[in-house]
Amino acid sequence: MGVFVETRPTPSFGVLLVNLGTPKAPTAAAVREYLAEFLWDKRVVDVPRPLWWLILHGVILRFRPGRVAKGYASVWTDEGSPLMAISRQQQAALQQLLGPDVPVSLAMTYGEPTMEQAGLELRRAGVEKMLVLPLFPQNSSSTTAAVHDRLAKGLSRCPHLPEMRWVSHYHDHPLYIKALANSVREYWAEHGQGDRLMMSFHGIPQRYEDRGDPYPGQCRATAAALAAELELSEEQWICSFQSRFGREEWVKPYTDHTLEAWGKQGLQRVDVISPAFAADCLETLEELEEENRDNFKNAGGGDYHYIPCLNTRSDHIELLAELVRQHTQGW
Ligand SMILES: C=CC1=C(C)c2cc3[nH]c(cc4nc(cc5[nH]c(cc1n2)c(C)c5CCC(=O)O)C(CCC(=O)O)=C4C)c(C)c3C=C
Ligand SMILES: [Fe+2]
Ligand SMILES: [Fe+2]
Repeated sequence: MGVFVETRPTPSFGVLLVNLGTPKAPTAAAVREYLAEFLWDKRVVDVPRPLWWLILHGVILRFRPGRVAKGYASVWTDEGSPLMAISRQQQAALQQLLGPDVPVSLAMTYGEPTMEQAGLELRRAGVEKMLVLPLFPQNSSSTTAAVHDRLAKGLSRCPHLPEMRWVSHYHDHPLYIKALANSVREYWAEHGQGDRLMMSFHGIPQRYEDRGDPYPGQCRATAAALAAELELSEEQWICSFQSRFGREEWVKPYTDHTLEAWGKQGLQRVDVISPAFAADCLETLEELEEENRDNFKNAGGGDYHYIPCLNTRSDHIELLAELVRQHTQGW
């Protein structure tokens, strides 16, 4: 009589890393598919339906994908979209650090790998408890809460729901602030220090903050903590917001307007860092490295230096591992 013996020890828990998602290719068709899913999420755009369907499909998805695809093409790598390539590297590095007993999977809120695919991967590895770690240091309804909704939807057909815990934000975690400060100090050691440090965060509509989205407040707290860690005076740094979408007012000050004003004032050199992104992506490599550099220089500004995201820095992966340890105590 055959007896099934499980030889592999069942892991106690697994980690689900989640980032935003990105197009499959730098083409208008792939960008259209990506934006159609992303911008249809009510957590991202709350304009009432069916009006939003008409605007999205009648206007935005006709004209935006072609223009945005050019931006993606200018930053695309041999391993695909920078966001995807770096997220995969982060997953592998965290897996290496946590060891084989803690499986680490990667999901994207929009596109692939889906929550369902990543959940199945963890299930196949024997996971019964899952820590969800969205790679968004600051909590927003448009990112972190969207992960929550999408995960619930992705697991809606799962007959064996895992026990779950969440990292809701880490905007003020000492290791996050230290890693950011280390990256700035190392950059300065190699390239010298600029006159001002701009900490540019992805924005959200002002209306979202007014109704309670904690994101802008957490961005300001991150910026203040980083400035304190670097011992900068008030005149040496600013917290600003980039990547506006649509015509309504977004949280201020705006990154592009600020850089233009500084350019006009003849500022000699600015250093720019973007702490809301765990990985470099379109919004940093194209919008900050290219567009905003031009804004500053064309307005009369001097040198412009972009300091990369934390990406696969060892202190960043250590931070992620520490978040896992802190949130899985007792598991
Ligand atoms: C870091 C946190 C992010 C917040 C908060 C956020 C809010 C937010 N974004 C849009 C619209 C767009 N964002 C786009 C790209 C994009 N956004 C984030 C992160 C946050 N967004 C990332 C990491 C990326 C880059 C993705 C990549 O593939 O590299 C885009 C797509 C590009 C474009 O068409 O310009 C849009 C659109 C809104 C409306 C919003 C808050 C309500
Ligand atoms: Fe965005
Ligand atoms: Fe952008």
